[in-house]
Amino acid sequence: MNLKKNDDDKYSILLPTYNERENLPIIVWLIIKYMRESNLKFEIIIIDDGSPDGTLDAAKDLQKIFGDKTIVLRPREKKLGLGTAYMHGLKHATGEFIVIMDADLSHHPKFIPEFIKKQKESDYDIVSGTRYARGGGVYGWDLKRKFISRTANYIVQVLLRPGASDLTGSFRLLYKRDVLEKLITSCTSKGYVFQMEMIVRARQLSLTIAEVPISFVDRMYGESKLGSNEIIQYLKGLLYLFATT
Ligand SMILES: Nc1nc2c(ncn2[C@@H]2O[C@H](COP(=O)(O)OP(=O)(O)O[C@H]3O[C@H](CO)[C@@H](O)[C@H](O)[C@@H]3O)[C@@H](O)[C@H]2O)c(=O)[nH]1
Ligand SMILES: [Mg+2]
Repeated sequence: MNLKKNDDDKYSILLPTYNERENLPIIVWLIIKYMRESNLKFEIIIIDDGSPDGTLDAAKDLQKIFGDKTIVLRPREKKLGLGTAYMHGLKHATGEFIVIMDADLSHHPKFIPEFIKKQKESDYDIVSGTRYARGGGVYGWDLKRKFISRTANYIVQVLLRPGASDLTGSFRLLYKRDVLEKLITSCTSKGYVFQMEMIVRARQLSLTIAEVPISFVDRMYGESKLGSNEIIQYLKGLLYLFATT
């Protein structure tokens, strides 16, 4: 996909990592391939939270190969949660647009140029990847995980009507920078529920949201960090969201 007409904009791609040593070089390589093929200006900001598996060393090697303009490292000393990792990355982002994605290859970088094309169609504030619209899908999750994701999504759809079909994370969002800054100040979640809160708050702020169908493929290397503690935080976050909406 060639997007030459729009190549004045710069895209900051935020990659939060915790124990993603095997995945990081592959995802970074793929992002660079798809962004370069589409003639897009970009930087990749890696926010590693003191991963014990040496993810930061892998990130440093990538920075040596691709340079510190393309690979920006903003590590933190310990695991402080996915939501605050995005906020931390945003503080250092220099692009006009921000892309948020998982680093474990569940989100394929080939969709980024599609998001960008969609954004340009009608100058949308946000473009969200969706697994739950025609053309999207989830691959590799067991029934339990699919059920949890679908149910959480359904409950929020019915109660809050946020105007997007995929809320339970797995988002890949493209935000205008100023919009994201405004949005983030109205979000309080620290963990995984952060992504859902952002869409709900975006609706309250009357921001425009477009969707692009994506396929989510479960990771091959490493483990999900969505453990029982994160799920409890998620549920608490949901209750808070209902109470404050
Ligand atoms: N820096 C940092 N990164 C983190 C942390 N926790 C998770 N990550 C990173 O965040 C990304 C997503 O984490 P996963 O552990 O792979 O999440 P998942 O189980 O696949 O969950 C998926 O579905 C959730 C909701 O259903 C989504 O919220 C999530 O983004 C993801 O798409 C990965 O790149 C992971 O390394 C953290 O505390 N700190
Ligand atoms: Mg994952």
